[in-house]
Amino acid sequence: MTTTSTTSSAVPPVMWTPPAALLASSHMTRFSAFVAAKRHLPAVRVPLPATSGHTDKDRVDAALADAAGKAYHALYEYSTTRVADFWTDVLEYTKVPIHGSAQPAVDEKAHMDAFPEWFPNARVNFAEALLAPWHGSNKTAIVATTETLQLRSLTGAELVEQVRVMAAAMRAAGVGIGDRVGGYIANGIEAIVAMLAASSLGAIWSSTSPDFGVTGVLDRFAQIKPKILFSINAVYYNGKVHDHLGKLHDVAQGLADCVEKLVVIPFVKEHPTDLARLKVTGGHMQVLTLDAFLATGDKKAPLTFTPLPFKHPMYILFSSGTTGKPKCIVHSAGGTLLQHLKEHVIHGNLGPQDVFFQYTTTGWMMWNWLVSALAIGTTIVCYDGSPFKPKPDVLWTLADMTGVTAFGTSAKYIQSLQDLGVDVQAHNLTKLHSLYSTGSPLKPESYDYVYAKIKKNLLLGSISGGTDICACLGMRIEAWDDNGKPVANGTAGDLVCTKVFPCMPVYFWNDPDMAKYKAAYFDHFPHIWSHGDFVQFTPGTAGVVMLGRSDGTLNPAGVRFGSAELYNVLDAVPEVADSLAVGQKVGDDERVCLFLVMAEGKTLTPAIRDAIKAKIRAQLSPRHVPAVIVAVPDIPYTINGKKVEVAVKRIISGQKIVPSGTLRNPESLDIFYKIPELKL
Ligand SMILES: CC(=O)CC(=O)O
Repeated sequence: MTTTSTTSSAVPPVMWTPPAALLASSHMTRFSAFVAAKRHLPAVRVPLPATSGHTDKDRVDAALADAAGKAYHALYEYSTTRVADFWTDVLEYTKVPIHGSAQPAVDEKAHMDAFPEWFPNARVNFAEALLAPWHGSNKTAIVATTETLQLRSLTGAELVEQVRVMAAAMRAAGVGIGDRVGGYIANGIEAIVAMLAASSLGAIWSSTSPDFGVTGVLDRFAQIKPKILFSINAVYYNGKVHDHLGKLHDVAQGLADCVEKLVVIPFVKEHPTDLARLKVTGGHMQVLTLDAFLATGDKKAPLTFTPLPFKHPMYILFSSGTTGKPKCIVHSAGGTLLQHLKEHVIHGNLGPQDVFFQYTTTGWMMWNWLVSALAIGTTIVCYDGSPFKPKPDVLWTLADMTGVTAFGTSAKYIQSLQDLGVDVQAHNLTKLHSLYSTGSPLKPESYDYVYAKIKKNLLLGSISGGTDICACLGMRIEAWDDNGKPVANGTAGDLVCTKVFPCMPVYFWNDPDMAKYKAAYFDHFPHIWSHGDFVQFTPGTAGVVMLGRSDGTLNPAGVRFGSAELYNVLDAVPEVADSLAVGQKVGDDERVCLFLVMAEGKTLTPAIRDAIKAKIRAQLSPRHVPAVIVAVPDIPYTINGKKVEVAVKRIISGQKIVPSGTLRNPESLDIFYKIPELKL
């Protein structure tokens, strides 16, 4: 991805070119050769540099880079026009362990909203695929830690054994195909073991993170009714131990009609796991510690994997709707697996030699993404806690301790590192080859920061996709205008996907006629997946600039643009600590309102207001200049770190909203009801 402003049509600079040896050996090059040979398509073959004598530092020359780029685009064209063939190739190349036949792949001519079935003759078990590289292996499969930086690790063989014991206990508890197993759980080893055990039996896993409040958890889990709920006694966050049993009691009470076993993990050893605090009224819930639960299974039972249709549900994720109840998005085992392996192997070039760290909680789809790397024998690293405690560079210390080769995080984290002036180069990042950023668009200055202050020779991937697809967006994507026509590169439009893809959700929970599903993605353009993002393709590179959510798009006097453009300008204003831009309805038109959290010790003076307007006018256009600029004490965010634009937009347009449990700071919304400058 490249990042430029909507108003710029200049080809952005190349930030990184792979060393010749990497280009020669990469999975992308090997996959292109595989497709070229199998499909008789020489144009997709990425040319091989002469590698003998090359060191890792040697860059490919311009002619070779150009030829490689052309082959890559030919491969992209193939992958997004002949989707059935392409995904069959991915299945074969990444060696997804299926039972049965990979033919047919899919009816690629069917409308997307007819939901054609992928690989109807293949059977798969998600846990079987993730554990395949680890049977009898002494290599480290998982490293997990917290702010204490005490590492816990499991070898592959230990992981398989723990899943066996857990699956036996779940089987004894009556868990079977289609049952839901929930986790209100920290990002540690137990969450992965429970997910894999549930999956081995054909059950569906769904998790939320411990920082969710009671309402947020009940809004989710009361809809899907888990049979077993895994949770913890406490967490470490921001240098302190936080008791979890109080919230857990209220959650358990709210789920007393469905949860049969509440299993509590003593995640923080020095904190009491007092089960008496979890007594609920009504229902038949048994509350027990993890050890007691594990003891209920048949000790000798082998680990078996129930083969299931490719489309069998594996995960339920929740839309981060900021108003109303979250939608329960059901993702298939086969679709998720195939998509993740495409991303990890072909795009990410990960394999058994890699150590992959992703900063995430169990409540974000990046957790699901991280865990899938087990299927290719990659060691994964889990961290639960603040990314800045005990020290602002804690994640880089962890990267050193574990030899991380691919480091995933959020754009906001990178921005905060820069703001805090953390010296990442003091760390030994010799093995690090990739840095992924997501959650929100990565700002142009952050690209410069990463290459200047983290590492020069590094693939920096600003990746985008999300909960709706539990993956990233390497598909047939286009930017469309309101009339359903593709816009020219350099012009902003709605992000659509025009061809079926394997990780489309299989359905929404409690949505028997698919009405909610269709309303979420197919209401905007007939038969075409509308992703809800506002984007612009960059002329000359086919890179994509993410401009914000479509429903948060600004549209004054009929000119549409994304809030991210304003944020990029404001980030360079030292008096401003944070900002939020939304449109306010004024008759048939809309005016842009900009809310600022001022930096410490600064107030919003008329001079600062005028300077900001002048900067926006000069860097973007007069149309981008906000009609209203006011200071607010706080900007609302979701627990996953996304700015909450839509709820604010609704409030300032006169609606009363009920904040969902997804908000990290719901009280920050109150002020937006009573800002005098917004009265019309
Ligand atoms: C890959 C992503 O898009 C992650 C997210 O921001 O939800």
